[in-house]
Amino acid sequence: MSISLLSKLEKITATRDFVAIEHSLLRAIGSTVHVEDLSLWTLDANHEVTKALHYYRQIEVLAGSMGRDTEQVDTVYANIEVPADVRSLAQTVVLSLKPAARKTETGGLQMFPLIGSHGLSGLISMRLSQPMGEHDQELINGILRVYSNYHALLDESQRDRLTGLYNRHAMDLNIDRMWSVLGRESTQADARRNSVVQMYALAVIDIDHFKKVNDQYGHILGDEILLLVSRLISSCFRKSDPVYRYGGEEFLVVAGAESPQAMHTLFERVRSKVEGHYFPQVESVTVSVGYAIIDPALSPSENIGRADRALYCAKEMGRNQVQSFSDLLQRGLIKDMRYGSTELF
Ligand SMILES: Nc1nc2c(ncn2[C@@H]2O[C@H](COP(=O)(O)OP(=O)(O)OP(=O)(O)O)[C@@H](O)[C@H]2O)c(=O)[nH]1
Repeated sequence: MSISLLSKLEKITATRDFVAIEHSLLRAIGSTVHVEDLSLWTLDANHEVTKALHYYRQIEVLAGSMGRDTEQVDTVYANIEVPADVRSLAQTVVLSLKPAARKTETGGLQMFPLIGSHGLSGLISMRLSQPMGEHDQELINGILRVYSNYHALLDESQRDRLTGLYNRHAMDLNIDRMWSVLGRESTQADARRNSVVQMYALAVIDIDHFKKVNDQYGHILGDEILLLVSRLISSCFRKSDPVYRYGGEEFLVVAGAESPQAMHTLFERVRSKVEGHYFPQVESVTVSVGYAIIDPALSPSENIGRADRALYCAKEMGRNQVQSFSDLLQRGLIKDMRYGSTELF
């Protein structure tokens, strides 16, 4: 294996951030084969494109010097345009889970499946002026295998063993990038679903009186209840709105909605879904939800603090309810600590 390939693989495995390893993957492939156009399409469980990364490479020729190689990766989260030939070849790759190629007017389109820890997670497409040789194909397959294995390891380290949800460590790693995306996306059309996501909220969801469940029925049943509640919560959100296990019996989610009313309805659905579920032995379990519409100008921890205060109020007001930070503020039940006031709850 050449030193340069080793160094590309080293870059892929040197990072702990999923988007950063996708960037390294594109850079590794882009500099291995001469491509005119290289993209990574992230797919959800329904094979809809949820994110696109486009790689560009240019040789800048500066007067009186050697050419300078520049690389760039652009990430697109909304209004993603997928060319018709890419869409059509994708159908073949999604079905066969094998690389496929097609001739185009300008040369060829080559596509590889990207296998993540839970099966197909995306596609790599590239336009070439001439068909790709076997050697290059093998090289790319090798890089993709290293990527898949590393992705699986990374995913495992960021998941909670009991519930399979992302853990707090994953949230700490992802939250800064999530913030920069929220700042950009908060008023953009969410073209994928033909809906307009106007706002995002951060919610903290906590099981009520969970200590009693453990004390009365034991930790093993407690664990089972935790698992069931985590599944019920996850089932209320889209795949793109991951739920994190934030603490022992506490979950955190960042979700988008069209209006404050739609947001409240979303969290109310979580509460009522748990309330309406029949749990073994315990029979009934409830959750309290505190949420705050995200203000990207505030830090992630300030926003989490707001949702936490709303949760605290939900618990104080009798549990099994949903409270929103802004609503509580309006009703004068809490005061905004940023202006030096004290909270009532
Ligand atoms: N079985 C089980 N219990 C857990 C786990 N993590 C945390 N817990 C328990 O969750 C309980 C949380 O108790 P508290 O923080 O007092 O809250 P609570 O009893 O749910 O009461 P409220 O939140 O005020 O409604 C503790 O008894 C923890 O031991 C876990 O992984 N498995």
